[in-house]
Formats: sequence, structure tokens, C-alpha cells
Amino acid sequence: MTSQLRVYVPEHPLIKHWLGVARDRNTPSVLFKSAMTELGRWLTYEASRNWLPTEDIVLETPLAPCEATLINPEPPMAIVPILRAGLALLDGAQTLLPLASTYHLGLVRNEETLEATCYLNKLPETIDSNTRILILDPMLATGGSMIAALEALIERGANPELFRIISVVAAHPALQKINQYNPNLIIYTAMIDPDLNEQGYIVPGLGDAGDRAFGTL
Ligand SMILES: O=P(O)(O)OC[C@H]1O[C@H](OP(=O)(O)OP(=O)(O)O)[C@H](O)[C@@H]1O
Ligand SMILES: O=c1cc[nH]c(=O)[nH]1
Ligand SMILES: [Mg+2]
Repeated sequence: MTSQLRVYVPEHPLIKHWLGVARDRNTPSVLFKSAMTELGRWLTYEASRNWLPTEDIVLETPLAPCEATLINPEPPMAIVPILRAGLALLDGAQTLLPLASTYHLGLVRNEETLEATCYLNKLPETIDSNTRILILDPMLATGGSMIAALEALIERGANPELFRIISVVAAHPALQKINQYNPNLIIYTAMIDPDLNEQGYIVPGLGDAGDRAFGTL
């Protein structure tokens, strides 16, 4: 059996609500940023369900011994926001993963060729292959930026089986390209949109997520 990219679109009213707010062209930048924070929070919540390491222990309540399951703080964990737009998801993700290191990766698409280039790389030179890595980028359009990020992580030793990708709108062309690159990856997104326009923007999408989050339209 050949493997296939797993793309989860959680059915949650809060995710639908904040996606609607983010898509609306009349949403001002400050509210757009709040919507992204909330989407970062709830998509991370969904993605962490079968991903966070736990340990079973026995503790003492005030009354008796009791079995409990706690988060195991030992295995390394990292969040990689893809700047700029991925930064808008970071606050929400960090509230759920306070022990994770944050490695910033700045990528920008050339507006004509749609090729991504890296202008900031705060990844460590080597990454422990046991590191769970949450990659944040709200927009998966052609998929070029995400693949550049995946390559940078994998060449430093990270294990893609421990990655979770968080996006807000994922377009079919990006999903096809990521599936070709590595069909074992797992993506959590608020929505899958069908296509891109001639400028490489997702339609209907939500516009330029970086510009909307940081008020640079
Ligand atoms: O799938 P792709 O075709 O690569 O497009 C998606 C990328 O484009 C946007 O970044 P942009 O280059 O606009 O930078 P910004 O986040 O700083 O606005 C977006 O935030 C993604 O990183
Ligand atoms: O629709 C798109 C595509 C790429 N980047 C964005 O911010 N929006
Ligand atoms: Mg942008």
C-alpha cells in the first residue's frame, strides 16, 4: 500500500468562526491577528492530541495514591514559525507548548517566480532526531515555502515523522507538492481551498496573511 499525506481539517466551531473572521476583507489588522492567534491555538490543540509525549505515574492526592498521566518534559520539542505570517500563529501555539524551543525561519516568495528564499535561519546546526517539531505557516499555496522549511529541518537531522504542520488555508497545488515530497507528513489546517490565481494567491483564501497580520497592506 502506498502512503498518502494526511491532512486533517478539524470540525470545530471555534476554528470555523476564526477562519471566517480571517477571510473577511473587512476585518481590520488587529482582529485578523487575534483570529490567527486563536487558529494557532485550536489547530495546535488538535494536532497535539496524538503527538505530545506522556508518562504514566502514581501520585498522592490529599486522600489516596492515584494513577495519573502527565506530559513527559524530556523529549525535545520545537516550534518553527515561518516568517512573517507564521509568527501570527505562534502566540496561540506557545500557550499549549510552553516547553518548546522556538526556531525562527524567515522565507519570502519572489512575486514573479513564486520561488521561496531564506533571509533568516535560526535553526540549530544539528537537530536531535527525537525532536517533535510543530511548523507554522498559515498559507500553503504552491507549497514551495513549506518544502524549503522541511528541507532545512531534515538536512539538520530532524525526523519528519515527528513533524506536525499547522496551516490555516491549504491549497490543492501545495498539498500535491508536499505529498510528492514526503507522503508521510501530517497537516492540520482550518480549510482546503481549491486553487491559486495567476499571482499565486489562494482563492478564495484570505489574501496576503503576512501583510494583513502586520498591517503592511
Ligand atoms: O506555498 P507558497 O507558494 O510558498 O506560499 C506560501 C508562503 O507565502 C507567504 O509568505 P510571503 O512570501 O508572502 O512572506 P510573508 O509571510 O512575509 O508575507 C506565506 O506566509 C507562506 O509562507
Ligand atoms: O494566498 C496567499 C498565498 C501566499 N501567501 C499568502 O499570504 N497568501
Ligand atoms: Mg506575504
